[in-house]
Amino acid sequence: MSLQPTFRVDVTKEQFIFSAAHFITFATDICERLHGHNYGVRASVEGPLDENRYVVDFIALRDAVLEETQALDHHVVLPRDHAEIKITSDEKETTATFRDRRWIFPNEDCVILPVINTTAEEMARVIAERVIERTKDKFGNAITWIEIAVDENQGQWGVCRMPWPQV
Ligand SMILES: Nc1nc2c(c(=O)[nH]1)N=C([C@H](O)[C@H](O)COP(=O)(O)OP(=O)(O)OP(=O)(O)O)CN2
Repeated sequence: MSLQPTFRVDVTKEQFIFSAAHFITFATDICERLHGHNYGVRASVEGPLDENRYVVDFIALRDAVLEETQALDHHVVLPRDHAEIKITSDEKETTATFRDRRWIFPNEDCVILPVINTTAEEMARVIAERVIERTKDKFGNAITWIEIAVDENQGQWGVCRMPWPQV
């Protein structure tokens, strides 16, 4: 049996670092105080080599990730799908509540993500889905998977690896 090599590109750039505020719940009853992180991101894509002998162009992957990290930079990141953190917005402000606690932010300071909890893992999933949307036409069907890793605190990574959609 001949062993075939596999190929992957990894892109992690200082430019990907984004500063965002969030709070999560854990152990059912504990809701963190609002706090911030300088999040880091690494993006990896695996697949065969193309005619350039690339898996994908680093630059195209970098630019797609950067669109997503810049959209989060200097925002409060809130969960859309949490059972107890309720998010409502009017024309000016976004209000988050958890039981008897309440946080009010200007709308333009908030990004509401389709997640249950704004953990590094969930943020990695959302970035992965959005990078796929941005690049799937360009990268084509040969890619096998994408992995996005989000670093919350200099070495605490949440990682989401997902199969590349075949269309
Ligand atoms: N698997 C995961 N575990 C934890 C996550 C996560 O996203 N995925 N997130 C948290 C909290 O957000 C927590 O705030 C992590 O922040 P950190 O600053 O690292 O926590 P500390 O309070 O210990 O930080 P100091 O370095 O002491 O300031 C927890 N777990």
